[in-house]
Order: sequence, then C-alpha cells, then structure tokens
Amino acid sequence: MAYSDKQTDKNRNFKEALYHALAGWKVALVEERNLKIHLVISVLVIALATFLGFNQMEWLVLIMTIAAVVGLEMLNTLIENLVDLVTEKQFHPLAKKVKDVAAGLVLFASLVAVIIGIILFLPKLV
Ligand SMILES: Nc1ncnc2c1ncn2[C@@H]1O[C@H](COP(=O)(O)OP(=O)(O)OP(=O)(O)O)[C@@H](O)[C@H]1O
Repeated sequence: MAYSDKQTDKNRNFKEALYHALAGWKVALVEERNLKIHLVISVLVIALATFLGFNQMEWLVLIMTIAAVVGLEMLNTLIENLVDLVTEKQFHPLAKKVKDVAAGLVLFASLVAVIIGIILFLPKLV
C-alpha cells in the first residue's frame, strides 16, 4: 500500500494519534483476510448471543474472547509486517520460525475461542 503521509516523528496530539491508529485498522482490514473472517464471525456470534439473551457474565466472557482473538490476529499481522520489513521478503529460517509461531499463536487462541463458544452456546441451543 502506498502512503502519501510520510510522517516519521511522534504524533503531536491525540487527534493525530487516533488518525494513525484508525489507519492501522484500515490497512489490517484491507490486507488481512483472516482478520475479516474473525470480525464477521464475531458479529454473527454477538447477534446470536443477543438473540439467546446472554447474561452479564456470559457477555463478559464472550467480549473478552473476541477481543483476545482479534487482538492476537492484529499482533500476528504486525509481526508478519515486521518480518517482511527486516527480511525484505527474502527467505530466512528465523523469519519462517517467527511467522509460523505467530500463526500458531492465533490458531491456539482460535481453538480456545471455539471451546469457550461451545461452553457458552451449547447449553442454550440444545
Ligand atoms: N521471509 C520469510 N522467510 C522464510 N519463510 C517465510 C518468509 N515469509 C513467509 N514465510 C513462510 O510462509 C508462510 C506464509 O507467510 P505469510 O506472510 O503469508 O504468513 P501467514 O501466517 O500465512 O499469513 P496470514 O496470517 O495472513 O495467513 C509463513 O508462515 C512462513 O512459513
């Protein structure tokens, strides 16, 4: 992605910091298919939880689980980009290790999220 904003010094105020944080979301959403999938699933799960009438504790667990998976997917995205920046997309065994471990982290979080989802939703659905 090409950038017209070439700023490299610190943000001068909150508005500028917020603008760059939102730009981070935009680039992650445009470039990361998995992040889009996680967000679509999150919206569907939130709709189902609303329909099933989750209580306060169930909402807390659900929101924390979604935040963990989406947050770790964002972390994976930034790790991938850092590796690409350092390696300039050349093969390196350590780059492979870092990217594979980061992907494994998201996979682990997603599997735990599925287990939490089963615990939360199954008793209400059956
Ligand atoms: N510079 C590199 N050196 C060595 N192996 C690399 C390098 N870049 C990528 N790879 C290998 O290719 C795989 C795919 O790379 P990619 O950047 O698409 O990560 P990914 O985890 O598949 O991304 P996503 O989370 O978007 O699916 C990595 O998991 C890694 O095994």
